[in-house]
Formats: sequence, structure tokens, C-alpha cells
Amino acid sequence: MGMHTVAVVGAGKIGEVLLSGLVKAGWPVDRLIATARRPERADELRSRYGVRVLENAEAVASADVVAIAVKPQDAGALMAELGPLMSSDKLLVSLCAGLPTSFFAKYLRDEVPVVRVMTNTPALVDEAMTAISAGAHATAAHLSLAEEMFKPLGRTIRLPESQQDAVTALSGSGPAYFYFLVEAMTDAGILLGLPRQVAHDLIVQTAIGSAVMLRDSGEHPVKLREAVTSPAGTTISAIRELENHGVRAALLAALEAARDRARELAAQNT
Ligand SMILES: NC(=O)C1=CN([C@@H]2O[C@H](COP(=O)(O)OP(=O)(O)OC[C@H]3O[C@@H](n4cnc5c(N)ncnc54)[C@H](O)[C@@H]3O)[C@@H](O)[C@H]2O)C=CC1
Ligand SMILES: O=C(O)[C@@H]1CCC=N1
Repeated sequence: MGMHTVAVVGAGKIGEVLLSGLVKAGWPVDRLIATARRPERADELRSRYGVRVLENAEAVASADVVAIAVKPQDAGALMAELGPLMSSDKLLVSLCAGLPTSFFAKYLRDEVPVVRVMTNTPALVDEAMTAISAGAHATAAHLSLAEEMFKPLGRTIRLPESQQDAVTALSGSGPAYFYFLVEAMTDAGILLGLPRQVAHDLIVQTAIGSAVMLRDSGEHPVKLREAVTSPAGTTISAIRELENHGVRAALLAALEAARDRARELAAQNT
């Protein structure tokens, strides 16, 4: 690991998640480069991780893996600057939601390999879900290299690029839905008269316990839910309200909206 030099271009929230994961996994810091727009941000990244923070062009020149972690809306301007500096011996890894690898290819000379990934913020606790797709010119070796970068951050999966917008709606944005649920359920605890901290602790531990059971028991979620749901008991009363309020339909619509937004981000960049 770490025979490659990785430049994280646009080290904001998700770029920092990647940097910190690589540092924690023992990737040599002299093989990690970040770029940032603001000098204060550059100093912050230097002092937090001991990595080099360079100008974009220098970073690309010094790296053989260039990870693009700017917002999709900023990717066009960035690629106009960096595209001509990329050669076919460098790998471009896009972390951007929505943008297809063909978007990047437009700015690249022929044969520059592109890999598209969608990760998520639980990478900060080594529990990321990262989906990796090959774009044009990306070989098995390039996919392995992308896996090498993201495996220390959690789980990885290889998927066809056509599924990446759906992945973004599920696991990319997914942590936000769970945080939203925790927030709403904590409010419910307040309604029922519990102190906020107590309500928060009860719900967070319940979320962790439920997540570990989902992962480790191999049981279908319906089965796990049935085991909680006693005849004429409390749980079914709550489930009836969730169904009455269309929570299942809301989730179907919400994730579809996220997928559609990913498509819009791509359309705005073509
Ligand atoms: N936040 C998340 O959970 C996830 C974000 N993503 C993707 O990651 C990308 C970044 O998202 P965030 O980290 O949330 O946004 P962010 O705004 O925190 O980070 C983007 C960074 O890029 C910098 N930047 C913009 N243009 C630049 C340029 N020309 N040169 C150097 N730096 C430049 C900005 O200053 C900023 O620090 C997006 O494309 C998003 O779709 C993907 C998965 C999850
Ligand atoms: O909200 C967003 O657009 C990014 C992509 C997935 C998670 N955050």
C-alpha cells in the first residue's frame, strides 16, 4: 500500500474524510497531497495530517492518483485547469455525485483512466460504504488501486457505473436519513417527557444495536421487526402510525428525488 502518491483535489468535507482515512490506515504521509482554496484551510490540513498542501497544478504533477473532491458544480472549471495536465499513467478518481466518467473524459486526453466512486461520511469511523465503478480506460488494476484507497475506510463494492446515481441516493446520502430519524425520534422522547440527553442516548444505542443485528444476524429486516412486534402490543401501534403517515412512501419518494438530483447535477455540467 502507498506505493502511489494520491492528490486529494478540493479537500473539503469528503476530501478530508479520505485523507484522514488514508493517514489512519498508514498510507505514508509523504505520498499524500491535498489542495485547498483558502490558505487557512491549507494550514489546517497540514497541521492535522502532516500532508503537503500544494497548488492544484503542482499536486497533479506530483501525484499518480488524482482524487477529485470538489462539488459537482465546481468540477467543470477545475477540469478545464487540470485536464491538460493529466497523462495516461495517472488515474483520475472522481468522488463527485452525479457526474459520469464521460464528463471527466471530455477534459482528458485519450486513454487517461477514470474511476468513479461514491463513499460516505461514516468513513470517519472506518464504516464507510464505497461503491467503485470503472470508466473508460480503467483496468482491473485501476479498480484494485481504488479499492486499496477506500478499503481502509470501510466496505467497498464494485458496481456498473449506471448504478452510481442510485448508490448516491442510498448510501452516499444515506447517513443523513439516519441522522434525521435519530433527531426526530429524540424529539418524540421529549414529547413523552424524557430529558433530551436520555432520549438521545436511548435512540443512538438502539440504532447501533439494530444496525449490528442487521449486519451480523443475516436475518431479513422483516423478521427482525416481527421479533419486536408483540401481538396487541406497543410496537404495532407505532407501526400503524408510520404506515398511516406514509413513511414508506415518503422514503421511496425521497430516495427517488435524491437520484433525480444526481442526474440534474450531471445535466447542469454538460
Ligand atoms: N459530503 C458527503 O457526504 C459526500 C460528498 N460527496 C461528493 O464530494 C464532493 C465534495 O462534497 P463536500 O466535501 O461535501 O463539499 P465541500 O464544499 O466541503 O468540499 C469541496 C471543497 O472543494 C474546494 N474547491 C472547490 N473548487 C476548488 C478548486 N478549483 N481548487 C481547489 N479546491 C477547490 C472547496 O474550497 C471545498 O473545500 C461533491 O462532489 C459531493 O458530491 C460524495 C459522497 C459523500
Ligand atoms: O448531498 C450531496 O450531494 C452529497 C453526495 C452524497 C452525499 N452528499
